[in-house]
Amino acid sequence: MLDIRNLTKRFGSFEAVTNVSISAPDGAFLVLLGPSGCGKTTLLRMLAGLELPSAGQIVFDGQTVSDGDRDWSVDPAKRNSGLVFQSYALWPHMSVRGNVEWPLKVMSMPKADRAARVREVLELLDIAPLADRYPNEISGGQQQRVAIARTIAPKPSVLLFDEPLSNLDAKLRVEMRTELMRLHRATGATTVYVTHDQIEAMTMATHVAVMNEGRVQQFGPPADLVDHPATAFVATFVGTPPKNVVPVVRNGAGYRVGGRHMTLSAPADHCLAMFRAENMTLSDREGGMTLPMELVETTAIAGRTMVTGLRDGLRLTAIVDRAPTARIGDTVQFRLPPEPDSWFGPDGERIG
Ligand SMILES: Nc1ncnc2c1ncn2[C@@H]1O[C@H](COP(=O)(O)OP(=O)(O)OP(=O)(O)O)[C@@H](O)[C@H]1O
Repeated sequence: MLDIRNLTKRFGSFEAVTNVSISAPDGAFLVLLGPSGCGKTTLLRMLAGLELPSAGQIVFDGQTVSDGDRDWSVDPAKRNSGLVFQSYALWPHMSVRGNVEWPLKVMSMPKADRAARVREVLELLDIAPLADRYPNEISGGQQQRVAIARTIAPKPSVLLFDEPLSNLDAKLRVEMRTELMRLHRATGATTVYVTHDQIEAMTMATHVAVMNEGRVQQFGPPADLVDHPATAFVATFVGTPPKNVVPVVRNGAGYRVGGRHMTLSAPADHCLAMFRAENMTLSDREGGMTLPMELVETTAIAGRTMVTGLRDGLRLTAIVDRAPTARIGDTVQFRLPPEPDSWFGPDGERIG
């Protein structure tokens, strides 16, 4: 069990992580997902013991490993966790075998056991034929495999990954994603994985914590975040495509929506309406629930077409059966369904 309790991290007067509480069961694949600067790396560094919390506790398997309230933390090397960075940081003067063996030497594992364990992890990561090469003699993707092999060799009970795939090309990223999931099943280690890539999060995670400005916006299984986003931020950050969120403001007897007067029944004078892309349509005629938008993107997906329009900073995406005949730059009418899928307050919290 990984328990994060009321964790806060301040750098001077700036709060990078604010009162985060998360619990993940043994063997979970927990993804910390959020935009740049939201505090996910700081949270991961606290889990690794590289950063002392300002307040709150981190508990691995019932044992407190960091306590910000008591200014106390277990040394990074002694907390049974392993960290894989975005940069591989392999020892250049050591062979692949030497790199993977190094942490086992540090923990004084007997020589014969070391050799057996190195062989096992090299095979697990499919890099056994590279054992005698040096880091500058292998590709970036292979270096990342070596870095992962080196981290899992001592069998840490918690594995920590900081955007480990961000230096790889798109095809290799997808392959490594599958590999990491296989590795997770093979080792059973509780894994915490930081990324800003929501597709990566949604495909790999058993649990996702969506973060924004130092706070956890929502924590749960990926499907819950897509089906029941707790905040407008989560609605616009996860899912393919993300949901449409449109400001709605009272205007006489009706409401102003995307610069148009509409008759809706909104729960408050100022709120945000969420519409799923699959419930939006395109219309030949203006009027009712339509909004004129500049056509900015069309993409074929799985036999349907994803159409994106932009107007005065409002971006709408619809998934439709037939591709529009209009061209990029033309005005097209996006039709909203009569009722939104959800309502959020002006603060972004769900109200319906
Ligand atoms: N040592 C530090 N001193 C001062 N501020 C810091 C320090 N480390 C991080 N911060 C600030 O804390 C905030 C969160 O940083 P963090 O690296 O955790 O974000 P992130 O979500 O991982 O972003 P990215 O995806 O860009 O790495 C940022 O505003 C950052 O500038």
